[in-house]
Order: sequence, then structure tokens, then C-alpha cells
Amino acid sequence: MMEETEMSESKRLTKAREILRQVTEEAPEQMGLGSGVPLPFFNATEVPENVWSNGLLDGSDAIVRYKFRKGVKVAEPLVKYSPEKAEKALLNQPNRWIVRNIQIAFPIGFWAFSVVSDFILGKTDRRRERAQQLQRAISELGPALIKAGQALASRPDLLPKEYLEEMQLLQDKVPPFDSALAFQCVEEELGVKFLDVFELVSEEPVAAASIGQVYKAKLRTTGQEVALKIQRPNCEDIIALDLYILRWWSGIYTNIFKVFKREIDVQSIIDDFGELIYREIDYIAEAANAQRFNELYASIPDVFVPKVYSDLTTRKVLVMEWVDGVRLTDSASLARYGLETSKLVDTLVQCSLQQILENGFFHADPHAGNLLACADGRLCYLDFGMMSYADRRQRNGFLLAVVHIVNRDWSALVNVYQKLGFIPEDIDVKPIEFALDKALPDVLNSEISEVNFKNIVNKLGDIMYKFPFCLPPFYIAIIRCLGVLEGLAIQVDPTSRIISEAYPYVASRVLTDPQDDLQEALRRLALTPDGKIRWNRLEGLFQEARGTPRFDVVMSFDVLTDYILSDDGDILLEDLSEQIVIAVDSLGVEGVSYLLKFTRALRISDEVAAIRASRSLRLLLDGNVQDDAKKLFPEPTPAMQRFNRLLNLLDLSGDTDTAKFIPIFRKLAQEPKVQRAAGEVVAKLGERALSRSLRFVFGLPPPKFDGDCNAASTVFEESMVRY
Ligand SMILES: Nc1ncnc2c1ncn2[C@@H]1O[C@H](COP(=O)(O)OP(=O)(O)OP(=O)(O)O)[C@@H](O)[C@H]1O
Repeated sequence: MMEETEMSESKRLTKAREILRQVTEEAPEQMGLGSGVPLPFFNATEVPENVWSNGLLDGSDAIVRYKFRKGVKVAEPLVKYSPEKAEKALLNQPNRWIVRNIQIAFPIGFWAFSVVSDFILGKTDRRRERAQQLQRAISELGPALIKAGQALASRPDLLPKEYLEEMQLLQDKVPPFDSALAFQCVEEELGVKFLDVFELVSEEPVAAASIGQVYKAKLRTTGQEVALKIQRPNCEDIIALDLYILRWWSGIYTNIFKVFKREIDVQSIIDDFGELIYREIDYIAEAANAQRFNELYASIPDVFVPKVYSDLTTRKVLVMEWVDGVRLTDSASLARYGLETSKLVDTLVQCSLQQILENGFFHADPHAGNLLACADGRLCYLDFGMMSYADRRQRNGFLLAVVHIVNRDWSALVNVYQKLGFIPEDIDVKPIEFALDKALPDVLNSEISEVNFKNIVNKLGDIMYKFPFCLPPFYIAIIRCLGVLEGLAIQVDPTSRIISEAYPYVASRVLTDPQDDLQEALRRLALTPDGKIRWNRLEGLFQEARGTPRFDVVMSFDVLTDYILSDDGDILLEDLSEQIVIAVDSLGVEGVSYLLKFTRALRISDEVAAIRASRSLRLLLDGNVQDDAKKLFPEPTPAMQRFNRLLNLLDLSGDTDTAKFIPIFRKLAQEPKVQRAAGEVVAKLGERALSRSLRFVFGLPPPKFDGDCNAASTVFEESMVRY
């Protein structure tokens, strides 16, 4: 018995070394793995305890550290999708090809025939019915077609709304396959007897999906619980055949789209999909992605990734740490753990935003089955088969698109889309701008919590479908990710909205990020075309941004200062000086008026009221005072409220260390054009004060200055006279 175990152990090590050799030597290029992986391939049982407890896969002897080669962003599969190779192989198996062709062609062909006949007969109201028919047909056709249908659900540029909605309903709930076949696969892949290494915790799989099924087991040697994901038998073969057949039919479908005046290259869509699904069926690539995800996001509090036992992982078998947790949609269990759903959703959304908008490496499929909430409140990500990457230009492009939609700046939005290659450069974009203006809601003026991502994507989708848009994979993945995320967030907490969660993040990025394209967005958002400040917008942005953890008011002040000091900032500086003159002047006038009223109020009430008054002054300025105090004291003037709001925005009264502003003020003060502007402000203020005083002394009506608000001087006169 002992001998047998040793034998299998040594066989296992040989097999494991073989896998390592494949990964590191044979195909580092394809794998996206570095050559810097010469780690000995030890048995997982020899892993020192601290490796598991420190939460990182980093550098352990037992764990292969999949290094991403420079420039590789998402791990590539060892075997890549190759239509040519599939064609060669399948031409030798005409029987399989013919049978499967008939299985697919019949229902899909029937759907296509129905669509064309609706079109010829002018039955334009049957789109929903046809979408449902296609959904039913696909759901019967097996994993590759179901995955293809799910992928189409996030292609608003290809399908109208009704189809997108129906494709989203496609579930890959498939019956489990025979466990004997699953264990046989493990033995073949690892070169060990299944029961020598694993002890099943439950005989039945805990989950069965289109590509694989998952068992809960224990490692015999250490007793550690693991999740064992095993691929369906012949998965790659079946997918290759279906892709080949779909590709074979693509010319016909391209022509059907032409009938509807849509130029769609179906073949390249199928090829894109082929690449994605080949990534999903390679568990080594999945393990590498899991590790990459862990490296990038392990620092986010409350988020983690199960550790992968890479010496027990092959292309068809993935072994990882078992995580005890519950789905976010399982409200009863969440309540049992005493977990706050809104906090979990917040962690999830903030983590996704960081993935998409900061690092660019993101989990494109954060559905309920791919996330577990643990008893300690942490959120565990699972299933790294569908990862995507957006580079800096693409991430900023997405961020800018959000800003321009909020700002209703259609020409800027279309410009971003053109730069990202979604729309050709040489077409007349006016009709697109007009359609956007008509279709999209006024995000700024509706309650932000009422604007949901799905609505906006649907409306944008109608336009993308109508005009010649072509969405690249990164954008499709972002749409998919945010759509799935919003669906899940709403299921868990019906009040949550992805846009209202995301917009503060977007606001804080444009206010603090010095990258040129984001600064351009800030200018378009906060300045009029002739360079003057839109105070309300700027105030709105600060307010949104202030709630986010990454927002740093000093940094945003610094970014604004740099802009003012640049050549482009001259008009802004001029406008700012004018605004300062008006604000300080009216604050002076209105301030005097307020103080007079305030003193009168104090004289007619008692001392207690006076003390309460001084305490309430701050609250009063914030508009946050009790009704009885409001009766007692005059309303703060608009200028005072504005000034107070500005202080609040800059958080000068809060936790911000005001000393941090000193270098910025110094930078401003040293700049000759700012010195000149400051001199002009002082001179103008003096001029105004002198003019007001002289006119008052000589009993003349108050002077009128540009920008005087609320007849400030009249208020001043009246109160002086009354007093
Ligand atoms: N490490 C783990 N700990 C606990 N449960 C797990 C673990 N990994 C997977 N599971 C369970 O197995 C299910 C399926 O896992 P996973 O999503 O990785 O499989 P999949 O075949 O890629 O499925 P799909 O592609 O449909 O998302 C999960 O929803 C979860 O319930």
C-alpha cells in the first residue's frame, strides 16, 4: 500500500513537472507567462502554513508564480482558438459535422426564416416574439451556443433591445455530468489515483456549469478543504465543432443582416467569441488570472481571491482553496451571518470601479455565482475565466463618455467615440448627436439615484444599433460587467444604483487626475465655452467627489491651480478675479446688513438666546438650524451662504490639514499674472467701497456695479436707515 502511494506520488510529481515545463518552457509566449518561473514544483502538502495565512500566492515554493510577460494583460490559453486548425480536423469527420449542422441549422434557420418573412410581410411588431424564439432555440443547443448567446446580450451595437433582453435570460444551467468521468479526467490530467490525493466531502458536485463542475473535497495529506473544478469531457472538441459550424454559416447571416441594411461582419464576431471561450476553457490561464487579480487587488479591504494549488492545476482541472461563504442573493444566510447587504454591494461596486477605471484588469462577469460573502464580511471573487483589460486611453475614454453624458455634451461624446474607433472618422456625426440629445435623459437634473445604467445603455444601444457603431471587446466587457453588476446590486439592495455609486468616483477622478484628457473633461464640465466658471457644476462635482475615499481636496485644488497658471487659464483667472470682487463686495455689504439685523435680534431677546445664537450661527449658515432659532434670527444672506458653501466644499472647516494648501498658495502668489490679478481685485474692491460710502454720506442712491446680486446695496441702505 505504502509502495503504491509512493508510486502515485512520484507519478504525480513527474506529471506536475511536465505541466510546469509546458507552462514555462514550451509556451511562455502563448501563455503570457514569464520565463522567470523556475520554482521547484512541490507537492501542495509541503506548503508551509504561513503561505496560506498571509493571503498572497507570492513566491512560495509550492505555488507557481505565473509572471505576466511585459505587455500581456490577460493570460492567454495554451491552446488558442484557430479556425484553420478546426477546419482541418473536422473535415476528416463528416458524420459529426453533418449531424451537428442539422441540429443547429434547423432551429436557427427557422428563426431566420421567420424574421425575413416578418420583414417581407411588413410585420414590424414581432421583434419581441422573434427574440424569444431565438432564445428558446439557443438554450437547447448546448454550451458553446449558450455562451455565444450570453455574449451577444452585451452587444447593443449588433442587436436591438428586445434581443439583448432575451439573450440576458439565457442561463447555462446544465445537468451535471457523470462523476466517474470527472474523476477519470483528474487522474489522467494529474497522473495520480483520485482517491490518493482527494477525499470527497460530498459525492455530488456542488455546482455544474456549461464548461465544468465543482466538487468540495479535502486534500488527503493535510485535510485542507479544496474546491475541485473539473472540465466536461470533450469540452474543447464540442466547442471547436460548434464554432466551426457557426463560422461556416456566417456568410449567410452577414447577408441576412444586409437585408436590414446592417453591415455586420459575423465571421469576425464569431472569431472574437472563439478567442474568449478558448480562454475560459483553459484553467491554467484562469489560475494565472486569479493570481494576477490577487496581486492587484489584495490591498482592497474586504476583497480576496481563493488561493490556487497550482501543482494540482492543469488545463482541465483547477484546485483552489475552499471558501465558506454565501451568495449575495441569499438574503436569509446573509442575515444569519449578520452581514449588511448595502456594505457588501458598496465593496463590490467600489472594487469593480477600481478594476475598470484604475488598473484596467477586470473581472468581466461579476454575477451572483461568482461572488461569495464570508462570515467575516469579506467578499470573495471566483471564476477568473472571463477577464478583460482596458488600457489607459480606453479607461479614460470610458470615464470621459460618462462625464459627457452627464454634461449632455454630445459633440464631445461623439469625439471620444471616434477617438476610440467606435464610429468612423469620416461620417456626418450631426444625426448621431441629435439622436443622443433626443434619447438620453438629463442626468444632472434628474435625481441621480433614479438614473440607472441599464436604461442609459438601452438608450445608447438603440443609437448604436441604428448608426454604424462597432464596439471593441474592451468596451463590450465593461458594458457587460457594469450591467451584470447593476443587476446583482439591485437584486441584493433594491435601492442601489450603479451610476449614483460610480458618479462620485468619476467626479473625484476628473477633479484630481492631472492627465490631459481628464483635465480637458473637467474644463468642458466646469467652464463655459468662453472660459468662465460654471459655479453650480463645479460645486456639484465637489459635492459628489467629497464622499469618495480617494478624493483629496488639496490635490484637486492643485490641479485647478495648475490650470489657472497655464496659458489656457488666463480667461479663468480674469473671471475668477471678477467673481472674487463681486463676492467679497457683496459679502461686505450683505455681511454688514446681516450683523445689524443680528444685533437687533439679540437686543430684543434674552441672554440664553444670545448664547444659542452664537452656537447656531454655524448651523444657520449651513441652513441646518432648528425652526425656533430661524424665527429668532435673520436668514443668512445669499452671499454668506455661498461663501460658507465654498468653505464646506474645500473642507476647510473639516479634517483637511490647511497647512497642505500653503505650497499651493505660495505657487499662486509667486506667479506674476496672479500678483497682477490680485492687485486689480484689491483696487476694484477699494473703488466699490469708496463709492458706496460717499454716496451714502451724501444721501445719494446706491451705485450699481456689474454683477451686483440681490440688490445688495439697497439691503445695506435700508438696514442702515432702519438701525
Ligand atoms: N473556491 C471555492 N470555494 C467554494 N465554492 C466554490 C469555489 N469555487 C467555485 N465554487 C462554487 O462553484 C460554483 C461554480 O464555480 P465557477 O463559477 O468557478 O464555475 P464555472 O464552471 O466557471 O461556472 P460559470 O462559467 O457558469 O460561472 C460557484 O458558483 C460556487 O458556488
